[in-house]
Amino acid sequence: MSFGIEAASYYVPSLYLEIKDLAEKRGIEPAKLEKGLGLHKMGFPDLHEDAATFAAEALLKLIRDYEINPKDISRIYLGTESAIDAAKPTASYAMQMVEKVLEPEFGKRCFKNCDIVDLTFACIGAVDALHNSLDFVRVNPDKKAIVIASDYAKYELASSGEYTQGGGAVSLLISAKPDLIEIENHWGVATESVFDFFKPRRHFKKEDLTNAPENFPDKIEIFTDEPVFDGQYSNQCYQDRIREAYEHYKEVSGQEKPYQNWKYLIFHLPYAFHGKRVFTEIYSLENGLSYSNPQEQKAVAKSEDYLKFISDKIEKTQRASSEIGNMYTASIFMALLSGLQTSFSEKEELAGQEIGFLGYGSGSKSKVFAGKVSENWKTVVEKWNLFENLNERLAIDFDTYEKLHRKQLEHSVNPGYTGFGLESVEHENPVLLGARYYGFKE
Ligand SMILES: CC(C)(COP(=O)([O-])OP(=O)([O-])OC[C@H]1O[C@@H](n2cnc3c(N)ncnc32)[C@H](O)[C@@H]1OP(=O)([O-])[O-])[C@@H](O)C(=O)NCCC(=O)NCCSC(=O)C[C@@](C)(O)CC(=O)[O-]
Repeated sequence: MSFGIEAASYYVPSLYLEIKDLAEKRGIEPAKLEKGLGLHKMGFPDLHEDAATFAAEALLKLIRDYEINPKDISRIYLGTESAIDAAKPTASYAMQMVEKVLEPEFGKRCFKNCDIVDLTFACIGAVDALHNSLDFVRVNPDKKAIVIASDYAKYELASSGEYTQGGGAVSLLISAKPDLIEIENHWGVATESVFDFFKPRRHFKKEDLTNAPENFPDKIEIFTDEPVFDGQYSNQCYQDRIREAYEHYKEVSGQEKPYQNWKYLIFHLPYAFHGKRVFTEIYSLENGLSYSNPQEQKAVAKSEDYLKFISDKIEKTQRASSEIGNMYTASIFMALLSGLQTSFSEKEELAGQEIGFLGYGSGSKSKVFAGKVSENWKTVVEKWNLFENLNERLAIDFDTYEKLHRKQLEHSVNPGYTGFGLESVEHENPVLLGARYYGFKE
């Protein structure tokens, strides 16, 4: 019996900012961002969008495109690090939004007997949800699970993370009928507790805040959606963890040079070119190349063999990231969609090919695993139209971007939007203070 991904869908924020506009305003050479890091557009949420609406959109699209009966879904596990509440899972908001839309067809509370939960481990939380859900269907082959990866990658204005911002969601149907990709049960894992990127509770005093309301407490401790991070150190942690997890994968799978058998290498992409920049180390180790100082490392990165390797096994998986930016938990799955969509559009046959995954989450953990593209993969991919849909987004100017970022806008940039949207947040009723209410526009 085989297990894996039966179907997949996605949602990207409805707005975007051209990276060259950001570069110009921040005094950064556009070529550094475009040619150095591979960034072209930054996906950005409108006022009514958040990790819950992204998740709801990706869930509804999955159900509709692949004609899934929601009552057949035993669990929805959502990986996110942009939870909208510290206790009530974002999955519960997404589930309720979708239930309401499906009510005419499936009756009230179609997910009544569905097990839902959020999993958080920075960018790797949705890989954990996938791993866990695969174990679940292996034990219960007649059941199906849905994994959703949903995030809004937001950094402080003018920080070195700002140009990597992005967001969106990917949803995956996990079952014993893996029409898209069969996932093998070998998992390389590496974990170390580090402070490369994290979102601690932070203390604020009333005087720290502009426009604090009269009744605001003198001191408050809150989570903010902007991380504390050390960019270059986080790169190093990423490189170290994927090397360790890859070594572990070799042990558990009994393979000598697994990457050589992989058609695509699917990385967690905090920005488009990250995977190809960090894989030089594993590549050097596998091929007996010297890699001990920056000159040697540059030489490997620029070598003809490595450039061909990137062009064959990585480049197509980066394309969506260049148009969206970091999607945190969803980035690795969007890299998969990008590679498969491009192969599909170029009429390349992938059935039977092996694909390797290298996940990373700050804080830190890596998981390395692999899968085989199924005979039916094209029947799944034909629903995506990924790059056409990216072209449907609305461009915003820098001024609007900054206002959205600072939460200074009163109304959505696109008041005529369709789909899910946040409609209000309770601020009067003391027993519901902060409750978020969402709606759906056809
Ligand atoms: C990612 C960094 C560190 C990048 O940091 P940076 O300082 O912006 O860029 P850099 O100096 O590392 O690299 C710039 C590249 O552009 C090139 N360059 C320069 N100028 C030009 C030019 N004119 N024309 C062409 N190329 C140019 C330059 O040569 C270099 O390329 P290289 O040669 O080294 O490959 C920064 O954006 C950052 O701090 N981001 C936030 C943290 C982050 O994304 N870390 C990534 C690893 S950790 C991770 O992935 C987890 C995460 C973040 O997703 C969170 C989670 O797990 O939840």
